[in-house]
Amino acid sequence: MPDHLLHVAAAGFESACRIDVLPEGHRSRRLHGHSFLAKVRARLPQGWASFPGGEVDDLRARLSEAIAPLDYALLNERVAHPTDENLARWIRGRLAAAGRGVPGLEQVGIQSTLHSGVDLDAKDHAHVWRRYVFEAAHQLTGVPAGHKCGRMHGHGFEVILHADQDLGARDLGIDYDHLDACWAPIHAQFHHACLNDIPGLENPTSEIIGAWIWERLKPRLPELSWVTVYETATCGAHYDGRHYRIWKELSLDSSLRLRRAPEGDPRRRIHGHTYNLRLHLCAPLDEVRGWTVDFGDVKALFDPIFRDLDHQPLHELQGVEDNDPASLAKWIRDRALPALPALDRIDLYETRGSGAILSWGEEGPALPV
Ligand SMILES: Nc1nc2c(c(=O)[nH]1)N=C([C@H](O)[C@H](O)COP(=O)(O)OP(=O)(O)OP(=O)(O)O)CN2
Repeated sequence: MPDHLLHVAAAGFESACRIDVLPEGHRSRRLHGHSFLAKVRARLPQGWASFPGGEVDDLRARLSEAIAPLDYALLNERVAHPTDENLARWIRGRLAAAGRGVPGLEQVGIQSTLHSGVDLDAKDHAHVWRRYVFEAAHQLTGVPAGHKCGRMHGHGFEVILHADQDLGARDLGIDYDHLDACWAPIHAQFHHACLNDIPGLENPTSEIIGAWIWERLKPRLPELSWVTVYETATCGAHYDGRHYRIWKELSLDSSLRLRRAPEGDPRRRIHGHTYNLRLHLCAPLDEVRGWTVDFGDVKALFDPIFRDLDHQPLHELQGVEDNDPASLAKWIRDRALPALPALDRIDLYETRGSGAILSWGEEGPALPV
């Protein structure tokens, strides 16, 4: 599949709102507030940014301009019914507005809390997601002898339910409360349990947990598009009824310079970021192990490349066009693919939610930032 390169940016705003399209008595009809995060994904044409390598900063600047009227405002004075869906629509309208419009907009999202949000795509599909937490024990029964996950241990697991729905002109997609109601019986079974004791979860890898949840929820929730299981804060699996995808996240502390920034621009100086790198892999399930690729193997196989990047001056790295996230993601892809042939997507964020996504397979769901 050809490369699909997206530039992504995020920016926050603090606002109050009342959601009066919800049923009488719903808590969100009352005046309340959120620290919202707006997110944009765009396929930017070459030459769009003020200089090569400046795409992420320019995109974030446009997003910040677009959301400025929402910050410290009562949203109902700006957007008729400020649901997450309508906020995303409103921001998309401002981003696309004639003149200085952002080209190639693929998705505009709103994260209204750390646990819920909506991503609106170019075809007006609302990708509604909601995150749940459960505390449980498990032991993997198909791992090689001596593997740490073969011992009984536990996690603060997290699950994200993703629903995809053609929104049309509606103010609301799938209601978060409906997702909560679908999740509640599973939470009752999983929370404070040993997952191995649950029928069908005798070998509860993240992949198998995701598929188990999918089988039970899909009949009740036809819009369900993916189930995501976070096993730890840095790794997990997605399932959509057909594909297993996993990711492993790593943090890189590195310096850079944007050599093509204009004269006098501080980004020409050596500076730095704590990058968040997510490696995504898609592979069939290994029926013996119960997983696709071991998260630990992904980390170990990537380690030589990690060592070239972490606590390193990226501006001295050979073969990187610019030090921007898109150039770095391509550099990483070229080096990592021989060791990780199932790798099909790299997310590289230089700050929270801002960076590049390079994929060359099916993309999988968006994760909260
Ligand atoms: N593809 C899968 N790989 C692994 C699974 C799994 O379900 N699917 N599960 C495990 C273990 O149960 C384990 O608890 C995860 O551990 P680990 O890979 O070490 O993840 P960490 O986040 O703890 O790793 P760091 O070393 O802190 O980065 C193993 N693999």
